[in-house]
Amino acid sequence: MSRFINEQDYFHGKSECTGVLLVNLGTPDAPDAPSLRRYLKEFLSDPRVVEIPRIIWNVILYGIILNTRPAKSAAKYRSVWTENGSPLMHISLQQQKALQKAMDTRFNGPVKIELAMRYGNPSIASGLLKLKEAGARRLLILPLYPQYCAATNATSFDKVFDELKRWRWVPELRLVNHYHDHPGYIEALASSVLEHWEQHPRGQQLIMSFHGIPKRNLMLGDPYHCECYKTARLLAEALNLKAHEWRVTFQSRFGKAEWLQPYTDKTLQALPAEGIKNVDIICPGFAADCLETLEEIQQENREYFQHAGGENYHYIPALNANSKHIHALADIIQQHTQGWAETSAHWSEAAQQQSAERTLQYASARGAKK
Ligand SMILES: C=CC1=C(C)c2cc3[nH]c(cc4nc(cc5[nH]c(cc1n2)c(C)c5CCC(=O)O)C(CCC(=O)O)=C4C)c(C)c3C=C
Ligand SMILES: [Fe+2]
Ligand SMILES: [Fe+2]
Repeated sequence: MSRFINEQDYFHGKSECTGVLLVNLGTPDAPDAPSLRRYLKEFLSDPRVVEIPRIIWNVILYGIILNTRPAKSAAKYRSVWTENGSPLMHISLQQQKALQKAMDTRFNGPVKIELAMRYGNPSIASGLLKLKEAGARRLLILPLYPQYCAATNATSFDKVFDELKRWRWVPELRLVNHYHDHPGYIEALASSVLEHWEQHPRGQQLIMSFHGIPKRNLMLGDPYHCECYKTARLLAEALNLKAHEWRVTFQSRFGKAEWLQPYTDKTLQALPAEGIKNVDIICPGFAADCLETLEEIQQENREYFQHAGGENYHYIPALNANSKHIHALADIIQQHTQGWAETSAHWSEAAQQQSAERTLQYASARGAKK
């Protein structure tokens, strides 16, 4: 039996394309304890996610976590589940569709967009296989995490490499490492805050809450913390905020070790006593709304804040499939596929002009705000 998958006879003149694999974290198949157990087992067994010696971790994982957490997490998932299923999955599919449409109008050559999840379904293996079948000879991997973190981006790349070991004819491969300071991404965030302020009274502070990671990972050289702060600073600049009008916090702490501080929940519990009773909160590190934004930020932390005496608490949704976000992601794809036939030689004149115009707009918007 061949160690390679889906082998096809080679023939000259077969049509080729550029393939783009969007990768997000993954979500359980259903909001019930057995599905959560399966999902958490795969997720929390990843040594990129939990970096403690396996012999110790396996005792904790199999002895405690997988016996207690699935039921508790399932109840949280039920509170955000919709008729379309998991928000993360539904929104990711909308992003894939919108990006495919953007690619079809931008480029003359074929660019195929597929969606994969690092854990659960659709798997990275199935996404790559679809791209292989579509004739992708050039592959761009785009993890939908703006800030690089080994626990998210690197593990997505690991999985892609593992899978490509099973291809006889390995395609050209490029990876998007991060896009935490991409002008289109910052512009999309700023626009979504400004739109929110047009519709709701503005809070005293804009809280920018990012998913946490263990503090130890920062000390070991993970650039995530630094990239979160850069995104936050650029967003604050784009909104012309003064230092006392914004802050960064870190959410979703897991386990007993110290994680990146300040913690979102503790901060929101303390702010009312400091006279800050009206806040807007945004989660710039989440490309799509999910359990961590809809349950933890929109529901749980609102209660903490109001219980501590806070009055107005507004969650500003993730960028999801909004058109500025899709344009920014399309620009990122365009920039990372320079020199590849489908996106360069055949790059339509209109697309080139639009991209140049957007670059000028970002520059002049930033100039005007300084
Ligand atoms: C165990 C440690 C964890 C690390 C490190 C971690 C990093 C990390 N996670 C995201 C994004 C998401 N995490 C989500 C859920 C989630 N995260 C952890 C744990 C760690 N995350 C758990 C156990 C869970 C599952 C839910 C629970 O039981 O609490 C999600 C939501 C998925 C969904 O289905 O909606 C996202 C997205 C980032 C960006 C990150 C590091 C930067
Ligand atoms: Fe997480
Ligand atoms: Fe959480």
